[in-house]
Amino acid sequence: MASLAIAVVVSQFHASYVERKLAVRSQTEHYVKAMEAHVIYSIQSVDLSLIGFANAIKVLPARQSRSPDTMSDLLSSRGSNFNGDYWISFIDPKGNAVASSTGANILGTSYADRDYFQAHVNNSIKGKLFIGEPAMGKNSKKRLFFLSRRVETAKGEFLGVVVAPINVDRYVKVFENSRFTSDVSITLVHGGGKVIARVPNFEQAFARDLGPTALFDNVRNASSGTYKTVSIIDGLTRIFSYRVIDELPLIIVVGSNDSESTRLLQQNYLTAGGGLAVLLLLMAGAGHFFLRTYSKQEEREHRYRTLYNASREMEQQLLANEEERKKNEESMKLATLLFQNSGECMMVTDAAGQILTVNPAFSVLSGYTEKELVGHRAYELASGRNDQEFFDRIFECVTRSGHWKGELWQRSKHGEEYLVSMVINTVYDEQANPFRYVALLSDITKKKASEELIWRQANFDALTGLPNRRMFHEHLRQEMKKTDRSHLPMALVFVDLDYFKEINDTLGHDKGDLLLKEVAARLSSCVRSTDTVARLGGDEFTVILSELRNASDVVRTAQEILKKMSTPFDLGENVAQISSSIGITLYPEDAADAETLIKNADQAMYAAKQQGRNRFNYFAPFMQEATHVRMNLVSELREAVARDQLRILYQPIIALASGAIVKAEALVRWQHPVRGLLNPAEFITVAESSGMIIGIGDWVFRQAAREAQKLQAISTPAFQVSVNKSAWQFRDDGSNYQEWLDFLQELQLNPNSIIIEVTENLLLETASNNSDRTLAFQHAHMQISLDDFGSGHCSIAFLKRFDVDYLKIDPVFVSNLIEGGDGLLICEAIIAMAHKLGIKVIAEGIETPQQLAILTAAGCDFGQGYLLSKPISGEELEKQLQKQCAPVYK
Ligand SMILES: Nc1nc2c(ncn2[C@@H]2O[C@H](COP(=O)(O)OP(=O)(O)OP(=O)(O)O)[C@@H](O)[C@H]2O)c(=O)[nH]1
Repeated sequence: MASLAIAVVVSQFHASYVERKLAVRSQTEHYVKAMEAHVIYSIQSVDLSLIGFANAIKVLPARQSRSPDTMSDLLSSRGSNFNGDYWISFIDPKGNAVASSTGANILGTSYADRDYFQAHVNNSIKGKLFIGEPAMGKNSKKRLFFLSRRVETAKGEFLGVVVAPINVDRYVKVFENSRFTSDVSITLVHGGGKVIARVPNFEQAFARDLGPTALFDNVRNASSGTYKTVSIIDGLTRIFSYRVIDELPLIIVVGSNDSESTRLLQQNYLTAGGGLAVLLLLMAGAGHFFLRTYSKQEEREHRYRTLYNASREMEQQLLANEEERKKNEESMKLATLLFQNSGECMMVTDAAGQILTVNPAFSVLSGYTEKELVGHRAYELASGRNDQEFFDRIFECVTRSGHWKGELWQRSKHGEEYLVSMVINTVYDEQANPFRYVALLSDITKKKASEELIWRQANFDALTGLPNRRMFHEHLRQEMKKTDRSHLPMALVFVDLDYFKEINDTLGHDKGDLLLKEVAARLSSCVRSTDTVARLGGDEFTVILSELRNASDVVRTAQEILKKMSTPFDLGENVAQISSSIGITLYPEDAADAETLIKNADQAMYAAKQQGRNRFNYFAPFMQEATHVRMNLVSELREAVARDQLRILYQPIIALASGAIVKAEALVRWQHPVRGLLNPAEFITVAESSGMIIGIGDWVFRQAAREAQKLQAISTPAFQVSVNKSAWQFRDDGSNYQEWLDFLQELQLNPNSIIIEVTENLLLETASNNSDRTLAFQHAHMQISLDDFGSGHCSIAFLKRFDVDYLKIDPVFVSNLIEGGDGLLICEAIIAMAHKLGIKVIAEGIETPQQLAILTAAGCDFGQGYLLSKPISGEELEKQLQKQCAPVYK
């Protein structure tokens, strides 16, 4: 090992003075590069802010852009992003200060004399970044230098200048911390000659003009280099390395005391030439700039050996690289081809972020030719949507890992903003310093827009723009968590419009849509902005009232919703009147989980409907029981239909004059396996609310029609069977009605064989809603009988309008039939009126011979009741008709 060390040392002792000088130069050059990277990065960060503000001011309306208040708000809005190292001011076209991000009152201070202002007034730098000479701040009294950009309208009209005065102290601190020996000097010089920052002796150096010194003699010849001179600041002789920062009027100069470096070299701690370079490389790689002293012989030997090996390795690598270079030539050609022809956008920058080349795909995307982009900083393409912190993070990530992947907004030459997905990779030089950055970009503006659209469609209701069911569930869970934390209760409110279907039916679906939109707006206006209004579907809405401080707020909101929903809706040519039913449940009082909470609110709403609509109802546990019973009944009824447990009984209707059975009313019964034969009253409501009424009604109709066919065959073709129609069947669109007519035709039955029985109330409701289309259509083919006549408020006009064929006197009047009593008067009046209108009368509920006699005497046409016959099966009725020749009551 010792002999190896000696060999290296001997060989190094041959190094000449020139080589030692080279070593010092190499050391200072490394410094210069490191400082340059720092300066460039800090300037880019500030420039990003300037670009952002210039863009923001540009789009302000003309009058506003000159207002100090607006400018002050705008500038101070991002003030928190600056850490005091710099601030931003806006100067008007005459050179007077308007406002500053620090909030300091600088209004009116003239900066017309500053070099940066002059440069932007004349537009001599075509809107690029201008760095002004260092000077004392007029207001701040700090040592500053200035980054600035021209602000102009889209048409190029000069609006003023945004300037970022940078406190020079920040560079002084960084330079000071970076010195590895006290005699090293680091200086940042403005291109005009003045010193911006220097260590040591900053105070004497600030703004000193180095124009007439050796530095500028060298700068005029080359943008980087090394020279030896006596410093005019501190009188020391140093070897200086300098570098003019690309595209910026800034020069970094690092001076190293020649005698100190020579001393170090002569102590054999360092080797000259390649050896020193390798050592520096190793140290720089480890993040050290210190030249350390190795006191122990073994440690020194070990170090030499490492150096020797590293040098050998490097040499071998260079040789290998040469071969490799040739081999790679082909693939380089291929890479160039790919770069030029790839559909993917590519950009290559140098280590300072200055664009070196872009491929044609990138030119297409950005609108800039390669020529226009080369020399510019990549970040200048940013649209201003991403803030400075975002770019700081990119820089940090790339510096740390050499890699960054993400999305950012850029602005094209034509001013359009586009979103790119970008991957940045670093290419390192042999010394492991960043050499190039390669960015791959693809335009994802459309993809993002369609992703956003898909997200909106998945989470929001297209008609009203409110959160949909899915989003509502999400909100509900979040609000429940909030309640758990704050212990302030939350209310879930279900709102369902009453008879909304009729709006669709009468005014059309479009008007229905319009009304739903208006409902959404009205609901939102009833609640705080922190509450959630959602549309679950159809005419069903929910409101989440969160963090309630006062229980009465819920009642107040519910009342307001009821009021707003029952206020007429202006739908263009129509005005619609509607109401709503509301169910309310509280968390955590009523339930511990979202599903139960939703169920509760739904039950409370259902109860409000049951109680007559246009009201609100709080959830109460008994509702759960009622719902449970109802749900059971629904599933039993479903089973009953499937298992054929429904029956039809027929109650004969007698012609009072002849005593003959001429008609029969079809009455549905449920042969319940446990509870026996059930009347419609026990299951029709459930059939209606579950929608089963449509299927059951259809089944009853078909059975009745078949029976009518048989009965007509036995008696006469004039025999009629009547069927009851529920209001719900009318609220259906009537589409199955045509199927009924077809069915009658199939059976070769005249439509007149069937009488449709409707209640007086149904007729009134239908009339008031102008939806008599279905009824009229049906009536055009079948006869209509008005059930329970006298119990409602039907007028003669309605009877005429609907062309009713039969009136059925309400059994209440029949049961009150006593000679000379009111019941008789009413029955006589009904019969007389009906006959005048050409309507036949059927008396229902005849239970005594007396009633029968009075009605017959009063001229009533037909009778029905237990006295005449209870409801009987189809077969029994058929038998009775076969015996028809004999009247049943005589
Ligand atoms: N115009 C319009 N109608 C819709 C929309 N979605 C559902 N509907 C209709 O809204 C109606 C909702 O009716 P329901 O709530 O069942 O009944 P309702 O008439 O409001 O009666 P109640 O709720 O019992 O008072 C149905 O007729 C649906 O066809 C929509 O987006 N636009």
